[in-house]
Amino acid sequence: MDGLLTPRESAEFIAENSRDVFIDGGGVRRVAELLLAKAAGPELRVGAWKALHELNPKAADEAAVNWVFVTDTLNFSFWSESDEHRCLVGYGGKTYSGYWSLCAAVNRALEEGIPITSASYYATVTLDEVRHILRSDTDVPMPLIEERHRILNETGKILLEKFEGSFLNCVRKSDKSAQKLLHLVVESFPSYRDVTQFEGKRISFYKRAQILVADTWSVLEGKGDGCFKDISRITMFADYRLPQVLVYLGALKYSDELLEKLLKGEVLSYGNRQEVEIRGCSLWCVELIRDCLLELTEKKDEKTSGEINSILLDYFLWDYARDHREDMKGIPFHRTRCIYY
Ligand SMILES: Nc1nc2c(c(CN[C@H]3C=C[C@H](O)[C@@H]3O)cn2[C@@H]2O[C@H](COP(=O)(O)O)[C@@H](O)[C@H]2O)c(=O)[nH]1
Repeated sequence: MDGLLTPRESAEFIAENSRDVFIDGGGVRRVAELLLAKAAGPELRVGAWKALHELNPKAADEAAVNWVFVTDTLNFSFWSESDEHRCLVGYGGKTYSGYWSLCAAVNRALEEGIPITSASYYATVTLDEVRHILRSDTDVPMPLIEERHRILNETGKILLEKFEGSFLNCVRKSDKSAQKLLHLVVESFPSYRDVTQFEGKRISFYKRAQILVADTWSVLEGKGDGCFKDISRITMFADYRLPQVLVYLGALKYSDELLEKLLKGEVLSYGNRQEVEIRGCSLWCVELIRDCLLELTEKKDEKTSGEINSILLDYFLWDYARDHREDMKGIPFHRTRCIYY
């Protein structure tokens, strides 16, 4: 097979050859118009990452960068068979599910004096200690606990060997280029290598590597070591929530056959053709929404709070999905159990 396509190239190629997932031009425009109304608001700006999410670090120091690194290293596969029966983590008087249950567990561990964000700790943390750190308040544990343990040990050892135990050193080797940091991460840390194949081509999504770069940009507030000159080349993050919200908003459509399969809760394996089409068309869909939104802001000379990029659109849509969980109940998300998203 020939060279590896970038996530954006992969997405365009998949969208052109997709059989069960389609982008709806009218839906793309409607989502762009929804976002246009928010263009000058508090959400579509880098500061929203801290302002809107109480579990995210407020600092912009080395400890905060290492919080982002360990959290994004474990940022995958929170979905459960039934929404009523899932892992929940209580922290600071609130109960968290899904991705936020991971953040709550990390913050809870730190408060218990467990140095979970230190590579020297998680490079040799035991499975029992990880089970304790990520423990659920229900009888449903966080999925893939054994994989999370293996990845913590593997990643911690590499961070110690190659970057003196701090992800900030990795950031500082990227010449303030988001693309260089992305490639340094996937070259250095195997669990971030979210690559597969489609129609004989090697394709990449790099979902966790891209969100790691984005969250590093966010925690550093786009300044200093986090002032990436090419941050706008990072695309949305191909997870299992964005496809669901894009279908809900009418920008993405599934064939009857695929929709029926998803409504039955059938599991799609990682790299399966339909799973790849869902992720690739979602990524391409957000790129088209961004292009349309930039056109609309120019036409209407709309004020924006700084450059709008695919990261900010992704964050907004992911938060939107969280806030509209009930309304979206009828739209299935695809079930793939893997360590990549
Ligand atoms: N595309 C995209 N996928 C994202 C995120 C995030 C967390 N980022 C937030 C945190 C700080 C920022 O302010 C962001 O708002 C998690 N995920 C993915 O979702 C899935 C979990 O979903 P649920 O089961 O509902 O919790 C899982 O695959 C996880 O990897 C995002 O932003 N974009």
